[in-house]
Amino acid sequence: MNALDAPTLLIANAIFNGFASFCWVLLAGLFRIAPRASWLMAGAHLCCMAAALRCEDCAPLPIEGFADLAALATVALLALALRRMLRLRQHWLDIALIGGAGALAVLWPLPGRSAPLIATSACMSLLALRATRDVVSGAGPGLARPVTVLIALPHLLLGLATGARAAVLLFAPQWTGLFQVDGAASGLLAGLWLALSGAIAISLMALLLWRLIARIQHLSHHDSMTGSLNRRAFDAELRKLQALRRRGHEHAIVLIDIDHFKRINDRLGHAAGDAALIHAVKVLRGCLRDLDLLGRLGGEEFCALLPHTPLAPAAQVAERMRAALEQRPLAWRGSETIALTASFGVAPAQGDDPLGTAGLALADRLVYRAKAEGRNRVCVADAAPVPAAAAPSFSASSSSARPAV
Ligand SMILES: Nc1nc2c(ncn2[C@@H]2O[C@H](COP(=O)(O)OP(=O)(O)OP(=O)(O)O)[C@@H](O)[C@H]2O)c(=O)[nH]1
Repeated sequence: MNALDAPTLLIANAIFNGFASFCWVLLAGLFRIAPRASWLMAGAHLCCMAAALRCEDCAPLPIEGFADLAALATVALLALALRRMLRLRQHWLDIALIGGAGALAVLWPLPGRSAPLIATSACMSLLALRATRDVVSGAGPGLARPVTVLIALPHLLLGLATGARAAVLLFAPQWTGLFQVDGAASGLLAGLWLALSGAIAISLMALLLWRLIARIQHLSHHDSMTGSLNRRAFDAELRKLQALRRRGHEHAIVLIDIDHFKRINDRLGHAAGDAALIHAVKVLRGCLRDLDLLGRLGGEEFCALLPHTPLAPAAQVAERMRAALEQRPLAWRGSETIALTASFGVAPAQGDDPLGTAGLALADRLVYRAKAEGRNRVCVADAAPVPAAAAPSFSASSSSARPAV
């Protein structure tokens, strides 16, 4: 048996796809990683394995055109899995219609020996090209360009190869030796099929890996309940802004503490408290620019970092947040309304404060003052920077706080 003859390549393809299917089953069933997409991928590789076992030496064919049907199912399942992995909202209807049309051509054969083959090849080409378009248009800015190319390229090649196969069968049937020899696959087709299934398997694994890494990174930087930055990520961002300050970039710190939050927990339960925190973050986030950062410092205390923002505009942003929170109570379980207000402390970035702790301490004192003055208000520091050493006590601070705006 020649190592590069069609039956050998088809057996290699079947073994590879069987193994790939097993790996996706493990991911879906055991590790619950992207389960729906993984099940679809397991199915796609299984169909690919069935298509590869078409060679008469390997297994008897259950129905005429079984291999083409299995190959078509492979590409349709791949396209569906890809949409799931890319989290595209597009429906599966177009894939079902194209796949169904191809399957019909096999099960209810068109006249002519090669007509079903042409139809299934054309449908596979269409599905693979749509998958390529899905990758290019649906990847979005979140997907790194090399990853996009890595995923799109094998699908594009599959679309072109199956399209070329349909065209050759249609316009130059005398060339069918390129794809078929005496009704069995040629070495070229078998080799191409093996290379493409390998490339597609690698590209989808790469996509899954990339998504996992992105998810882990997100989880390590964000508070899992509210989606705002967690304390560690917030501190890192604050340090970065403090470093930029030395190069002349101003930023402001707005510390936010929800008022009487304990009462919500006590009156309506912890779940209501959690919902109130999620709602508050949504409202606060809506008042900020894309480049502003919102972090959860702990419990019901949040902090907004406003890059390139002097104190006066920062005070206006804080007032906007305060008013938005007051005006948008949370509807809770139909009958209840949870009114939310917060106290705000607005401080400029401090000099000689690489960690940003002096700025935070000043904002914290301003929040205490807002609480002491009756809550649901904004207290703003004096524009004059406060020396870090002067920070600890509110009364000793050189920054006078005042209700703002
Ligand atoms: N539901 C819920 N409650 C939390 C969470 N984190 C902290 N809390 C509660 O938040 C409450 C904070 O209470 P306090 O520090 O007394 O503050 P407060 O009731 O908002 O009062 P003031 O800040 O003085 O207006 C505590 O009861 C905490 O248990 C959380 O993630 N979910």
